[in-house]
Amino acid sequence: MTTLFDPSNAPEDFRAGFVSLVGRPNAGKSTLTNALVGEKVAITSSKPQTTRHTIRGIVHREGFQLVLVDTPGLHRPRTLLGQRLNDLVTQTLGEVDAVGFCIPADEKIGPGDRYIASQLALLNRKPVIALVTKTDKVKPDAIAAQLLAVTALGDKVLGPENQGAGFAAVVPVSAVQGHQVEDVAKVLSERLPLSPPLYPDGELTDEPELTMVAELIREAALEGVRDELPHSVAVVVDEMNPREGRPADRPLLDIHANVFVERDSQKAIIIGKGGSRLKAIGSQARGSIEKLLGTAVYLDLRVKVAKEWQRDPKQLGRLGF
Ligand SMILES: Nc1nc2c(ncn2[C@@H]2O[C@H](COP(=O)(O)OP(=O)(O)OP(=O)(O)O)[C@@H](O)[C@H]2O)c(=O)[nH]1
Repeated sequence: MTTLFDPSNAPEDFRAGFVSLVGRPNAGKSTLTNALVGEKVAITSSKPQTTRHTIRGIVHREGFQLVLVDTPGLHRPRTLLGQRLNDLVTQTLGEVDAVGFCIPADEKIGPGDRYIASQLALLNRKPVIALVTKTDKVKPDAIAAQLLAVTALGDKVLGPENQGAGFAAVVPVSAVQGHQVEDVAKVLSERLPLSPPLYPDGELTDEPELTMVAELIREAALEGVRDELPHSVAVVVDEMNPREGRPADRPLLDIHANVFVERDSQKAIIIGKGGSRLKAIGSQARGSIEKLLGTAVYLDLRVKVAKEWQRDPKQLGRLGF
């Protein structure tokens, strides 16, 4: 059995919160996210404060938990739509605890970087940590020069003129070589509030999500037939895995679940004429799961008869009752 998530066990000095990595296209945000999160792909739960953001990954460490939230690219707006999008971005950024601003070590600071910095300056002194990425691509003296240039950018754009104090820190990192990745995590974590973890740790994440996903499918299956099938429907999620080979910004979650009923007649009700009802259940459940998890979902539903499962304690246990 997995242990249930119990945030009250966390030490008093534990820190947890939300961080967004920003930077112009190609700055290394995704690569750094993956390096920070490791193999684990985050599956998010229905925390009310996060439902508006897509969670890219959760960084679990001994004394802190960083929840990396997605922000659509910050671009220099050329159109009104661009401006609206940017307003959305600044709104999202307004809600995170800290921002990691990625600037590549191997490219000169450009108008794109300056524009993003100017947007960050509007965030009311939110801590912004500059991350000088891809340090493996240049020689040490070039890294040093870029650190100075980035610091100067922070002092100028986020400095006293804008009631700020520059970047909260400037950290060089190579996500590809895994160099200083932990320093990035640590420096970001220092800007998070004292808080117990917001999500269960790694392997343990599945339990609450599986239960919630099963419940959403059960809800959809009972829609309209609640009176006919009062307590005869149970749902078990067999598998829930991110599909491999998907682009990082378009993840897809494969979910395989079984809908158990007691009798063949009930199975027929669930499936409906020519499978029409099962199709409707699937699409309704998929919609609510996608909303809950903030990611696209492929849902595979099977209907099975588990004869008299309500009376069989072994079956009941297997079905999670
Ligand atoms: N050598 C090296 N290359 C890196 C590093 N980090 C990222 N890259 C490369 O830089 C390119 C862009 O990296 P991404 O992580 O996709 O950048 P991004 O900021 O997420 O890009 P967008 O999705 O366009 O905003 C890719 O080809 C990466 O392989 C690094 O630490 N070292």
